[in-house]
Amino acid sequence: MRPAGLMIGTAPPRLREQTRPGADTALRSPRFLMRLPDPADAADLHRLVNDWGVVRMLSRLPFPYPRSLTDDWIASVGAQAAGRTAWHFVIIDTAGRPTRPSIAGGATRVAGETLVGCIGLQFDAASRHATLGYWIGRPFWGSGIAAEAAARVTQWAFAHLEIDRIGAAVALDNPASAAVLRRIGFVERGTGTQMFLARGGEHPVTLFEARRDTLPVTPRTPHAQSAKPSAPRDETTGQPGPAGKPIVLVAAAALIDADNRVLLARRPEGKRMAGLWEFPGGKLEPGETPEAALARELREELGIEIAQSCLAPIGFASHGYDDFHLLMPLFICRRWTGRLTPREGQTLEWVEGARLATYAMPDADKPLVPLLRDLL
Ligand SMILES: Nc1nc2c([nH]c(=O)n2[C@H]2C[C@H](O)[C@@H](COP(=O)(O)OP(=O)(O)OP(=O)(O)O)O2)c(=O)[nH]1
Repeated sequence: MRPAGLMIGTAPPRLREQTRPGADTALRSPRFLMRLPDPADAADLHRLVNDWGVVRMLSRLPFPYPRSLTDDWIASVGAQAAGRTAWHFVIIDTAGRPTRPSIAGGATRVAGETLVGCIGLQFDAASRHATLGYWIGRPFWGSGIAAEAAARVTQWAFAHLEIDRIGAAVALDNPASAAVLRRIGFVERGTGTQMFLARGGEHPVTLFEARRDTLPVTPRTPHAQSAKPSAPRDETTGQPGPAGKPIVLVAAAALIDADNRVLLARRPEGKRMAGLWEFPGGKLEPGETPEAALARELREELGIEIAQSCLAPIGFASHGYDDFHLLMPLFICRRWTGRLTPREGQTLEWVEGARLATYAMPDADKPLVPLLRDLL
């Protein structure tokens, strides 16, 4: 008989859906709130966008821009977000006010809040690609709004959408926008042409692209801010690694449930490699064994207790990242107590062995996937 409180490979159902982006997504940056537009935004939106200086840089908008198109556009964005094909946000300067919980999903603005522009992301799940676009109203040019908003949306997208790249196209005569993209970690990938409706034809554009490893890491969540230092710690081995890189020891667990599925955790926004799926675990503290480190990490990250005797080593990763060399034993574990709880803002998902290869994982983990698939 199973002792009370002992859970063998069980987990709350539908873990992943808890953080799935949809029509209620709203994002906060230090100065701005980005949320789906509301009909009450229409007058401000129309006034700001119906400006030759703005429209001439946007590919699909006519000039003059009729008010009716603004209303149609606002009416359409909710369905696109719910269908996960695009998120279009208005950028609201909240004058330092904290986000009100009710604002997600379209609350109207309060006095002192100013609509300053728009930012949007088209998402193509099949090609694992997204496209970024934005505009800022003329009265607000030159105050760093686009960089702050675009950096936030880009970070969010890599952490929450199944994408490997985000592209952006900037008209050749729009150096300010190109500078914004370079500043936040986009790199130039060439040139092309694009239709600019308001200008009545094709015009040259510079093509930009961001990948996870081109972006700076900006801690976001309270968990990420209080997380252990991201610089690798020498004390894990006391030895310099290859090419002077420290060797970092990390212990990781393949937790297996009663249906023979393995638990993957999605690295949360604000961490390096955000959005990639990994095995729960973490760095060894000085003097710790891998088993003890794993027991501690699983308690801290997932709220579960494991007995070290229930850990069986099944393989290891040895991988050179740019700034450290990772050495990571992987232990299989089928028994734990307590209820799995994502305590660090991570998304959790139970994955069948045959589907593991469809999850984007850190480079170090890739050799472990066939190993685990064959074992399950
Ligand atoms: N737990 C875990 N970490 C992994 C895996 N694959 C992989 O490259 N890593 C890397 C990511 C981190 O750089 C490091 C684990 O560090 P950590 O869990 O203690 O700390 P962290 O996420 O805050 O990472 P970091 O930002 O400090 O580098 O190992 C994996 O499957 N599981």
